[in-house]
Amino acid sequence: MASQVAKSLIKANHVRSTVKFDTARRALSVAPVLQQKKSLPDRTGKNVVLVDGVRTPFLVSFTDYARMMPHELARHALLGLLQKTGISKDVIDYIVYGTVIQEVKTSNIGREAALAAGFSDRTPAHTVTMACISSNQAITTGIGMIAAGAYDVIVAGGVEFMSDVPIRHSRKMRSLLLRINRAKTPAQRLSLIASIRPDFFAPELPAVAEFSSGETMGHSADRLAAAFGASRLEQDQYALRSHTLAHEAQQKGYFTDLIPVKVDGKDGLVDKDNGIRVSAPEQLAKLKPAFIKPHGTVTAANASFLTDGASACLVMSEAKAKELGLKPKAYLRDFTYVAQDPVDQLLLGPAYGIPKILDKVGLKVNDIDTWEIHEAFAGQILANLKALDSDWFGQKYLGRQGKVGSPDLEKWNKWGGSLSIGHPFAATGVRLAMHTAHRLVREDGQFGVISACAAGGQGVAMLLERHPDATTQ
Ligand SMILES: CC(=O)SCCNC(=O)CCNC(=O)[C@H](O)C(C)(C)COP(=O)(O)OP(=O)(O)OC[C@H]1O[C@@H](n2cnc3c(N)ncnc32)[C@H](O)[C@@H]1OP(=O)(O)O
Repeated sequence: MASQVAKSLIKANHVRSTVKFDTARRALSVAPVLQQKKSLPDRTGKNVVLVDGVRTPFLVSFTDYARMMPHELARHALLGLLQKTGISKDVIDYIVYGTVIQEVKTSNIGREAALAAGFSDRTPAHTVTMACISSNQAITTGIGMIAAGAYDVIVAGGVEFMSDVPIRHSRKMRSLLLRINRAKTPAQRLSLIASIRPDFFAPELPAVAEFSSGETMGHSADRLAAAFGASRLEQDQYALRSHTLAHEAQQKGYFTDLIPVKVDGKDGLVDKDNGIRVSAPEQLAKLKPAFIKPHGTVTAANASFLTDGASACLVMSEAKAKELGLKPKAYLRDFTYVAQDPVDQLLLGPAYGIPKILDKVGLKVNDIDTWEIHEAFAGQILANLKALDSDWFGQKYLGRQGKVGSPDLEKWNKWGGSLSIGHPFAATGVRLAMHTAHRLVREDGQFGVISACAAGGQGVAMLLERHPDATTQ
């Protein structure tokens, strides 16, 4: 099994040369003729389409966005979407927005961002949270609202801001402060203050960790990589592949979902992702384990890094898009969510979600033209690939006759992924959707699968079909 994945990885190293053959055609910005495989049926009665989507550049936390607030970043994404699509704010019926680590002052961040962006105060907005698949959840909530006939035009997106996360006082201190607040006399207040002890001052620092087990995501990824025999070398090679492909896509100007951001107090615009870093294999090999020390295999370079960023996309019925004169990028054909025991299988969402969505729509692994799979950790991606390629996993965990089959890595995260582009948790889902839509045009494909794992042992898989009007811009 391991050798098959290694072979696929070697094959993937040829992706760059394959990409070059298509450069001339792409330079002309000519959309290739859509291949005519049988289109998937509409399940909603509304032919829900992804009209377009945008994201702010994804930045390593504590860099250029560090002094902003998350709703400001989200505001940029919302305004960027309006500007890119040219639609009026008044056309938008509802906003669904994701966030994971909430800024306490803006808990319904969708609403705060919309108000800050100057949307009508009559446009309702709510905030969803489903860990790393929060903006997938925002999109699918929008699909549901449209399918139910409640609304026609939805904005979905997400924001994550790791440069400023809530740090709480200890429980003892919180309790004391609340009691001081309720004290009726100065004497009561003084007596409470006198009860403060040094340990009250120890803060509760946030961690990217599972609540039910206390385990960090990185620790889980290390365990998963070990369970599936994903070696340190394989993980480093996969991470390097991700950074190399992202760098090439960036150089070629493929990230047309990016909208520049003007940051107060900084000259110029922030207009590109800043975490893409193609390193020499020897440099990667030198890094120490980041989570399980000293024997773990997950390092800072083969893990996604803590990221600031926001995204937004426009979802509506195809009829409404026509009425507004818009050219959609893709049909949002179907989706599914999966969930497992978070202690045992925290990051295997794609291994469960991919077969489920394919079975649901009646397609096989080989029918898929583009894969956009969230890269939480290189070891997690390799474990998911190995699980998909394993008869044992297929039989024991999926109740199938044998394996699902291994996706062709030449069609897999061809513009890099979360390891290299970055992973602002709740914003990633829209990036996956837009990269799918744009890759389907550039690579002349029809069907794209998105899948991602998420904290809580959950996962998503979505099936997009290229729209005949789609362009890469
Ligand atoms: C379903 C889900 O998505 S779950 C969420 C998944 N994501 C996560 O959990 C986030 C995981 N990531 C993290 O927590 C952090 O990024 C960590 C702990 C892995 C690393 O954090 P830090 O130690 O602050 O990273 P930092 O950027 O300082 O890098 C550490 C070292 O590695 C080096 N490094 C990092 N990336 C690279 C790279 N691509 N190439 C070469 N060297 C690198 C840095 O230069 C630095 O070296 P130095 O110590 O000599 O300066």
